[in-house]
Formats: sequence, structure tokens, C-alpha cells
Amino acid sequence: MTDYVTIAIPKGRILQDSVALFKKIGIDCEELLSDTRKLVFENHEQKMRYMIVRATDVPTYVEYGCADLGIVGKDTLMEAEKDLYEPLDLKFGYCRLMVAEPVELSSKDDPAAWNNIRIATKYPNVTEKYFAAKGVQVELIKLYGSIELAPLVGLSERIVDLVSTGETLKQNGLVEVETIAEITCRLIVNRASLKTKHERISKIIEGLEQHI
Ligand SMILES: Nc1ncnc2c1ncn2[C@@H]1O[C@H](COP(=O)(O)OP(=O)(O)OP(=O)(O)O)[C@@H](O)[C@H]1O
Ligand SMILES: O=P(O)(O)OC[C@H]1O[C@H](OP(=O)(O)OP(=O)(O)O)[C@H](O)[C@@H]1O
Repeated sequence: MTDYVTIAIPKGRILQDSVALFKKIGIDCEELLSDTRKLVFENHEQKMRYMIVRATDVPTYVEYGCADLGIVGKDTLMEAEKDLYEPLDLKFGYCRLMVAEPVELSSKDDPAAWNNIRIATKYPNVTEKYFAAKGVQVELIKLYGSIELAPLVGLSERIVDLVSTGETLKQNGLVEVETIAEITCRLIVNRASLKTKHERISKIIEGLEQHI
């Protein structure tokens, strides 16, 4: 199997775009879209292997070399803080990582005066760094989903979360206050694989580059 190239593809909202992109360069991993509990697929002719993993686990599989390549949102990559090669911005999966707060708070709030604020988020590392760079002390509460609920029930005053259409914020009486980062999906590569499978991986990177 060491001569196979393995790709970690995230299940969830970026699965379809990931499969479609690889298809454009002749790598067919459409089996991943089928309704199955199978997690690993092989194409013996092309010496390719595909695995379907949770979006947040992609950097880990690639870091440990279980996958040579992976697709992951920049948000997940920033939060994971792993030593991975990130050759391509794939441009799909666009959203923004934002600080948000209740609309009533925002009408009298001054972000320049923030200090000792409590923030609920799925992204504690990114949030900590963002506020440390501004010299603002924060108390972080790590959550795993439905972050917008936190200010509604008094868990925190503010949140850091992804915003795409803005509908979730709107329906929960929250507004965007600051942008931490613009997010798109990235191709990531295991650093050792880049050397040991250089020719095949370079060809994939160059091929993908033509289609983004
Ligand atoms: N509206 C959005 N909400 C969340 N993620 C988005 C949105 N739009 C684009 N994305 C991108 O899609 C990626 C995958 O999101 P998805 O919701 O499928 O997984 P997840 O729930 O973040 O991860 P996991 O299932 O591992 O917890 C995100 O990391 C982000 O880069
Ligand atoms: O701006 P919008 O288009 O409304 O999208 C943003 C919402 O989508 C994501 O949540 P997701 O659906 O992944 O659920 P989760 O909060 O449980 O992770 C994200 O965390 C926001 O809550």
C-alpha cells in the first residue's frame, strides 16, 4: 500500500465540492457520496485510496501520514495548528469567522474598550490568538455546535463562529461585530509524503491548480 496515494475527504458540507474537484483531474471518488458505512475505498488501477473522515479530523490523519493529502476548511486548519504543507486555496466553502453578539448589546458596545470578555466558540486557539494580538483578555468557553445559543441563555455575551448567509445570527438576534478571517477550503499535504511520493503528489497539485 505504500505506493498508493491516500486522500482524506471530509464528510459534511464540503464533501460534494471535494469529490467534484478531484473528478476534474480524473480522480473518481464518487463512491464516497454513496449511502454506505464503508470508510475506505480503493482504486487499484490508479493506485489511489480515499477515506471519509470528520472535517475536524482531516489535519490529524494527514499529519500522521495515514493520508497523504486532505481537504479542509481554513478555520479547522488554523485551529489545529499542525505542521502541514498547504499548497492550494481551493476557493470553495467560503464563509467568515466572526465575533458576534446580541443586537441589544451591540447598540451600546465599544469593541475598542473590550477587556475580560467571555466568548463561547468552537475555535478557542484561533480566538485566543486573535484577542491576544489586540491585548484583550478573554475567558473562552469551548462548545462543539449551535454556538449561537450561548448568548441567548447567558453562557457568554459574545461568540466566535462561522457565518455564511448570516441567517443563523439573524434568527437568533445576533449581529456580526468583527471579522477574524475569511475562510475557504485548502488542500493539505503530509510533509514526508511530499518527498517520498513527490512525482505523483506534484502532478495532483498541478492538476488541481488548473481547475480552481
Ligand atoms: N455556514 C457554514 N458553516 C460551517 N462551515 C462552513 C460553512 N460554510 C462553509 N463552511 C466550511 O465547511 C467546513 C466543514 O463544515 P461541516 O459543517 O461539514 O463540518 P464541521 O461540523 O465543522 O466539522 P465536524 O463534523 O468535524 O465537527 C468548515 O470547516 C468550513 O470551512
Ligand atoms: O450564516 P449561516 O448560513 O446561517 O451559517 C452559519 C451557521 O452554520 C454553521 O453551523 P452548522 O450548521 O454546521 O451547525 P453547528 O452550529 O451545530 O455546527 C455555523 O457554525 C453557523 O452556526
